[in-house]
Amino acid sequence: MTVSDPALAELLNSRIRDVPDYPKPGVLFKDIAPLLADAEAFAALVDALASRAKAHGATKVVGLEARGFVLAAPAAYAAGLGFVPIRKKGKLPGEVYGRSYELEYGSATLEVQCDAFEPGEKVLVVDDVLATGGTLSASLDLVRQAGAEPAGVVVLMELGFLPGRDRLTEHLGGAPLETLVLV
Ligand SMILES: O=P(O)(O)OC[C@H]1O[C@H](OP(=O)(O)OP(=O)(O)O)[C@H](O)[C@@H]1O
Ligand SMILES: Nc1ncnc2[nH]cnc12
Repeated sequence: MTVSDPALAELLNSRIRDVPDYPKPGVLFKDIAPLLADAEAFAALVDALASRAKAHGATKVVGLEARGFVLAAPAAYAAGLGFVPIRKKGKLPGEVYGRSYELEYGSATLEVQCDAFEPGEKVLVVDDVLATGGTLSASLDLVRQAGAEPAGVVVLMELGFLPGRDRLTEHLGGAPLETLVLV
C-alpha cells in the first residue's frame, strides 16, 4: 500500500465527510466538499499532487470529470504543466476516443479528445476516489489510446473495502498508483 505521508493523510482525512446511503442505499459516500473548502488542506493536497507530477516527469496532468478536475487542474498549474480533461460522454467536441465502464453506483462512458496529447507524452492521472476502479481503468486505457503514457496515478482516497486496486492493476501497465488517504 502506498500511503506515504501519514501527517498529510491525517489532515486530508479529517476534512472528508461520510454520508451514508448516498446517492443510493448501501453506499457510504465520501464527501470532499469540506476538504475543498479548507484552505490549508486544499493547498496541501494540491501541492502534494503537483510534487508527484514533477517527480514522475509528467508533461501533462489528466483529470477525470468532475471531481478529478477540481484537483488535477490546480495541480497542473502548480507544477507548471498543461491539463487534459477526461469527460463523460458527449461533452467534448471533435474526434474523441470513448470507453464504457461500471462504477459503484451505476455505469458511464468516458471520452478524451483524440488530439489531447503529443505522441509519447507522459501523464499523471488524478482523481478523488478509487472505489471499484472502473473510472480509472477506463481512463488509463483512453490515455494510451490517445498516444500518451501514464507515468503515474494519484488518488486522494482509496476505498480499501472495495476491490478497485486489483481491478486497476492490469490497466496500470507498471505505472505507480499512489493513494494519499486509505479508508
Ligand atoms: O472507482 P470507481 O467505482 O469508478 O469510482 C470512482 C469515481 O466515482 C466518482 O465519480 P462519478 O462518476 O460519481 O462522477 P462525479 O465526479 O462527476 O461525481 C469519483 O469521483 C471517481 O471518479
Ligand atoms: N463511496 C464513494 N464516495 C465518493 N465517491 C465515490 N465514487 C465512487 N464511490 C464513491
